[in-house]
Amino acid sequence: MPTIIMGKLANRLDGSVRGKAMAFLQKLGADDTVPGLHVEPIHNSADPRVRTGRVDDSWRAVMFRLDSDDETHYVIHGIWPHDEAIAVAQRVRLRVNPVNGLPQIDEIAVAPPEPASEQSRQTSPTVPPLLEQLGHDRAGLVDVLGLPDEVTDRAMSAADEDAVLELAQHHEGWIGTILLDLAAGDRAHDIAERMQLQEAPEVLHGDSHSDADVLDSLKRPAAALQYAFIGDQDELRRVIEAGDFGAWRVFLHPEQRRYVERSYRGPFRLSGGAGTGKTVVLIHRARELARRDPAARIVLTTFTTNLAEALRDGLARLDPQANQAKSLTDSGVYVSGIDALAAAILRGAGTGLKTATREVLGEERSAPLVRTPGSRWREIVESTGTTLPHTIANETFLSSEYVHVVLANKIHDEAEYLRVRRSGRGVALDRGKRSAVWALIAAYRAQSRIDGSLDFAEAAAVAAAYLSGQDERPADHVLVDEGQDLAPTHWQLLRALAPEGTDDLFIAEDSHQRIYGSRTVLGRHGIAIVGRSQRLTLNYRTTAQNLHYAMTILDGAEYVDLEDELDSTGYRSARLGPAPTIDVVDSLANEIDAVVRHVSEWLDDGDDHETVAVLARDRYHRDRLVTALTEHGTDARAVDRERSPRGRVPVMTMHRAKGTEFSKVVLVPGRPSSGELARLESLDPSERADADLRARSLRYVAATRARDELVVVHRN
Ligand SMILES: Nc1ncnc2c1ncn2[C@@H]1O[C@H](COP(=O)(O)OP(=O)(O)OP(=O)(O)O)[C@@H](O)[C@H]1O
Repeated sequence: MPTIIMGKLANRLDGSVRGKAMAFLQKLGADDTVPGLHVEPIHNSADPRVRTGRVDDSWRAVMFRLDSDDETHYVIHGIWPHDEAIAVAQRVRLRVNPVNGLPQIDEIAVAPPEPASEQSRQTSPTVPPLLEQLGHDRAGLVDVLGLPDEVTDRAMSAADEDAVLELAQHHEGWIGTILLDLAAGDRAHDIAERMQLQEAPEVLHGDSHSDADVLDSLKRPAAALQYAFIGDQDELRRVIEAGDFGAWRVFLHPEQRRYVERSYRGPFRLSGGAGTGKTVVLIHRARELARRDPAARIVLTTFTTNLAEALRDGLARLDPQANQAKSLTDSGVYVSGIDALAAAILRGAGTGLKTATREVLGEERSAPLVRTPGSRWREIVESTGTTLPHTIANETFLSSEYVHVVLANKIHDEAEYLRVRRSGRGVALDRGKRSAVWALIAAYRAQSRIDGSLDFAEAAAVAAAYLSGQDERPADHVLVDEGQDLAPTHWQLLRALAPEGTDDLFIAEDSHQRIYGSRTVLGRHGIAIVGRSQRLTLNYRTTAQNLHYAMTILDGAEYVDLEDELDSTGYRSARLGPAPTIDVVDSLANEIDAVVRHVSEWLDDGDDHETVAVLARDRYHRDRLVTALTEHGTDARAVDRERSPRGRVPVMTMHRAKGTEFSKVVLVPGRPSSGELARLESLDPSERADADLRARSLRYVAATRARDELVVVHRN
C-alpha cells in the first residue's frame, strides 16, 4: 500500500472538491494501480517523478512518486483544474536543498508571478533594504540557510518588513518561516539552529537525487512545516476535513515539535505571546505522552472551566481516539479547570480532608465542598470597624495578602503572621498594621467557620496539603495552560499532583495575558525551572497589523514572568491583513450604533455569524449590545459559561474571550464606571500599578482574538 505524504496544498480547495479529493487520496492510499485513478507520468516534465491523478472529470492531483525499499510514496503537491494541473506538473521539480537538507520544489522555466504590492515596495536608492539594515547579506541567506537564489534576491531587495512578510506569504513551509524570522531580525545561524537545519550529504550537492534521498529530506524536522506522513485513513480524513489541510493538527513548527516530544528532567516553562501556539503544543504533548505510555495518568489543566472545555475539544479534534480520562486517577488525559480539579481531590479525600484542612487553616471546616462567596472580603471590610487606611482595607489587597502570604505559608494565627516574610508584596506593613490586617483575616475565617466553607484559594491549598500527605500521587504528568493567571495555592496543588521527576510539570504562560490575581514566582512554591524555559515567538493567529496594534497597548509597561524575569514582547506574525479600524465615538448610543454597523457590514459581505464576535467591557455592556444587535435583526447571543453558539454572533466580555479566536472582532473596551474608578483610586500605588497592568493585559488579550480583522470602538 502506498504511503501518502500530504503537502500543505499549493492552492485552496472549496468544499465540493475537498470531498472528491478525500475519495481520491483514500483510493490512492489503498492501491495506486486502480485504473480509475489514472496515475500517470507527464511528457516533458521537469521531474520524472511527477504524476497526475484523476480526482474527477475536471480536477487532477499533481504528485511526486518516490520508490524506496520496495515501498511507494506519493507526495501530494496540489489539486487543480485539468489543464492547469498538467501545466504545473510539467514545470515542478522536487529535490533536496544541498545547504539545509530540506525538500524543495522548484518551478522550472516559468518564474512565479511577482506579487504586485511587493514590487511596488522595492527599496528606494537612499534607504537600504530591510534585511541589509538588519545586518544580513546574500551569503548568509544562501549558504547558511539554503534559501533559493531567486527568493534571496527578492528578500534582499525588499524595502521593509511588510514587503518581506508579503514575500513570505507566497512560500509555504520552511522558506516562508525563514523569511519571517529574518524580517524579525534573527541571525541566520540562530534560525538554522532553531529550525534544526543540517547540510545535506556531499553526494546531494548535484542535481540528481535518488528517491531515498528525497524521502530522507522529507523526514527532517523542518520538513514537517509543510509535509506530513499520513499514517492511516482516519488521519487522512482529519487532514482533509480540517479544510486548510491541517495547519496546527498536522504541520507543527520544528520548535513546537521539540516541545511536544522532548523529555525534561523536571518542570519546564514555555512562554510566548498570544497566538504563538502554546495551547497547541500542550494538546499535542498531552497526546504524545498518552501515546508513549497508555497507562500514564496525564492532567491537562488551565484557569477556567471554559478554557478547559476548549482544551478538551482541541484534544478531541486533534485525535478523536485520544483517551480522555473520566476521573483523575484513570490512565489517559484528564482535562479540567484548576478549581474543579481541586474540588475533585477534596471530594475523593475522605477522612484525610480534616487533617489537611487543619494543616492549612489550623482548624476544620464542616462543608469543605461549599465555596465562600467572592463578596466576603468586601462584607468583612464594610462590617468591621478597622483603623486601617483604604489602601489596605480593601478587597484587592486583602484577598491577595491572604493567598500570597497567609495561605502560601499555612499561617494559623496572629503570632505567625507577625513573623512571616512577606516576599514580593508591594505594600509595606508595620507591626501595628499587620495586627490590624490579621484582625480582618480572623474575621474572614470566623465567618467561613460559620458557613463551614472554603474559598477557591483555600480549597486548592487544602487539596495540595492532602496530596502531599499521600504516598501515591494521582498523576504522572501535569500540563498547565494560562500559568500566568494561577495563584500560589494553585501552584502548591500542581506541585503535589505528580511526583517530582522527569516530565512532571509542563507550564505554558504569557505574562502579558495575566488578567486575574497578582503575579507570583514559581520558585516560592517548590517549582524549580532552573534553565528549563523557552519562548515561542511566531504568532500564527493574528495578522501583523493587528499584532502591532495589540503590542502598542503594552508599550511602556514592564511585565515579569513566573521566574521573576522581565518578559520581552518581541514576536512576529505569519500573516498580513488590513490595518485595524479605530472608531472614536462620543456617546454610548453612538458606540452601540458603530458596533451594529460593523457587524452588519461583515454579515452582509457573507461572513458566517459565528466567525464574527463582539467583545465588551462587562456583562452589562455585553447584554446591551446583544439587545441592540437583536433589535437590528442580527441573530446575536450573550456568551457566558456555555460554548459559543452556532449560527449566531457571539457577544462576550473581554475576560470570557480569553483562549478564543474569531475571524473578525469588534472590540468595545468602554470606560471604567465611576465605582470602578473610585475603587482604583483607593488602592495603594503598587496595587494600582498592578491593576493598570491587568487592564492593559485585558485589552491585549481581547485585541489578539481577531485572526483577520479588528475594529476597536472607543468612547472619548
Ligand atoms: N504550527 C502551526 N501551524 C498553523 N497554525 C498554528 C500552528 N500552531 C498554532 N497554530 C494556530 O495558531 C492559533 C493560536 O494557537 P494557540 O491557541 O495554541 O496559541 P496560544 O499561544 O495558546 O494563544 P493565546 O495565548 O492567545 O491563547 C490557533 O489558531 C492555532 O490553530
